Amino acid sequence: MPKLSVIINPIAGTKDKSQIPDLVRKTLAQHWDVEILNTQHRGHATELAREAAQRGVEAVLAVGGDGTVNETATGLVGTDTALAILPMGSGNGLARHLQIPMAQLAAIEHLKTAAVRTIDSCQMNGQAFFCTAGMGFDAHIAYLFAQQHTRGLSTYVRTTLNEFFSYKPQRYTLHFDNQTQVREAFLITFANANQFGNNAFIAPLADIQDGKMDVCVMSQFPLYQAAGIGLRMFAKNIHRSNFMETWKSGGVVVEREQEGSVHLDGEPVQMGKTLELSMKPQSLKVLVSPKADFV
Ligand SMILES: Nc1ncnc2c1ncn2[C@@H]1O[C@H](COP(=O)(O)OP(=O)(O)OP(=O)(O)O)[C@@H](O)[C@H]1O
Repeated sequence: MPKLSVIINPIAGTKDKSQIPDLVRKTLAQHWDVEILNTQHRGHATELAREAAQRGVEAVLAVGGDGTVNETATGLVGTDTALAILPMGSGNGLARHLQIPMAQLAAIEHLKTAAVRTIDSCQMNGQAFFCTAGMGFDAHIAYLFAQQHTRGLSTYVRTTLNEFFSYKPQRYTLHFDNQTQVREAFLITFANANQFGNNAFIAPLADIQDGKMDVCVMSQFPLYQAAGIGLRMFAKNIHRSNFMETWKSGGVVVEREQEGSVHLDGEPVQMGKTLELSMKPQSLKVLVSPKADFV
């Protein structure tokens, strides 16, 4: 029987996880030889996933949000061990892109019949991301969100609304594919997957298997346009907005005026003024439904 390492981040999301080990073992008893591992600290999921891959474990199930998925996948890039996801975060962007069920039991049950596919991964200054990374307003929010005592969607929405009014766009110089673009941007997103999470599609045309990232530059917009921009993201047509420009590229160098926050899969990280974005095409195996029709 193939082996499945389950890596649980006990602090991710807002839902109770105490029943998960029993539920996974019981549901998958006929299909997977299950071991349960709990993270003890930030970055631990990468160590646990890397060790599991070295032991030849067939798949690792990340239980948590996009941060846990990022850390787990970082340990699996370039190995034969596949990433599976039990989404327990507030956004679950990569899981949604990969059409993994959001309901707990359904996400576990689908591992009975899941198929292995291979997706791209990306890096910013050598640190891996799999869904989206970026700078500007969303990175600023990710930084502030990490300082909050409460998590979940309502905290995220409250933080976003509070900050919108005072945020000042920065000037960025982007070098890619023999061109240079200079923009005053509200945010810049580098999208491997098509969404931030919560079905907010920042890059509706992103293809996670094409060896390219979508470079999405959103300019500052007046307040009365905010609802329209939000609706466009949920309607998958933000790329047609006058406030958005999108390119596809295999690698970008960004120069910005100030060092500070960026985000990698929603996790805030502090970086310098120069940011190098690169791709590792077809570098991560994932377990998804055989019927999944993501691109
Ligand atoms: N045992 C632990 N104690 C404290 N922090 C941990 C532990 N294990 C992992 N972490 C950290 O928890 C952070 C949050 O994880 P994750 O992103 O999965 O959950 P979330 O923030 O609730 O979900 P979302 O990203 O969807 O909002 C990650 O940065 C990870 O490094």
